[in-house]
Amino acid sequence: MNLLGEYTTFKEPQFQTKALTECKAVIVDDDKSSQLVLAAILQDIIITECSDNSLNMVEFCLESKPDVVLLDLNMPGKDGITVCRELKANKFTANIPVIFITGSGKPEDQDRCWEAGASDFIVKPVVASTLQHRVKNIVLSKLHLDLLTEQTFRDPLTGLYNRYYMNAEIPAIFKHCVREQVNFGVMMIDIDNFKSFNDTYGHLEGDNCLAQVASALKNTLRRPQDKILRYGGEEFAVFLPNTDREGVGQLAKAMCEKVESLNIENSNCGSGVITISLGFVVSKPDYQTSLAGLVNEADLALFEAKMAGKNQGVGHRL
Ligand SMILES: Nc1nc2c(ncn2[C@@H]2O[C@H](COP(=O)(O)OP(=O)(O)OP(=O)(O)O)[C@@H](O)[C@H]2O)c(=O)[nH]1
Repeated sequence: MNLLGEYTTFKEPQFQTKALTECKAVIVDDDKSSQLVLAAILQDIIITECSDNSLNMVEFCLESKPDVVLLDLNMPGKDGITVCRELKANKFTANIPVIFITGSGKPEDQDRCWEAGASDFIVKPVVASTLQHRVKNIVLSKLHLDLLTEQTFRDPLTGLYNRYYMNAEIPAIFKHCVREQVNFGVMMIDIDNFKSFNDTYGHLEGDNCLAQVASALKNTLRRPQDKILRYGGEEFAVFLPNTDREGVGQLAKAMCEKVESLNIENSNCGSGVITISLGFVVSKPDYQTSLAGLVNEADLALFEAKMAGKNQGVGHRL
């Protein structure tokens, strides 16, 4: 029976999910023969990787990036329940589905698995087609969820994160800076005279311009903890943890220069090319400082940059 032919993955132009055959199942079992049996059952539908060491499973999964973990319940070193709890407690491994595979059919063991965060539970002896179908269903659901999550948090035109991402992720990064008593920089960026660009060259060229500016801004950022997102229409927001005023100021200058050097013609404005205005604020925040307040302050600085003639950055300190 061709199990692959029965299912197709949902294809979406911007964020295409992987095919099932490109997905990976990690099999964690101290018994080598069990590993081999499970891997043989799954070999036609998914990539398999085996491990008999349950001790560092979070690190292993961060490295190996599986789409499902098949976990033995009783293992020396660290039992499956503990491993599953640890995977679910880590933000970067929490969404990997875990299927327990065990010789124990006891209801209390099954309850422990569900409580630890299991997606499914299979009792040995394993029925090959049941294992294949369960793995397939669970991995396809994960792929769809990954796709929806990606679409929820990303702007499809520019590929940048969006406001939902900002609301979901930035407060935690900000709180971390408050706790660590380090600087936090916020930038608000707006493309200059974009209405006239759209009016002159059309909306499609406008979209193309937005994507190029977004890419130039993103490429100016060097550190993975720096976050840029599309705040709205032709506005972008940048969040810079642990960056002092000098650093934020340098980035602001580099961003203005980089966008201007794209040399995107905008004949209806003084500069003749697309430019940006930028407002930023740098603060060593405490528990009284609000993230919304910083965004507001950066927005005020942006307004000043526009009033001062555009194509420049204006900084505030709080
Ligand atoms: N092509 C395109 N245009 C957009 C998009 N989102 C917003 N805009 C346009 O961006 C323009 C913003 O215009 P304004 O807010 O008047 O600002 P501006 O012309 O850039 O003027 P200043 O900010 O003063 O420099 C509007 O014409 C919007 O329609 C988009 O996704 N694609």
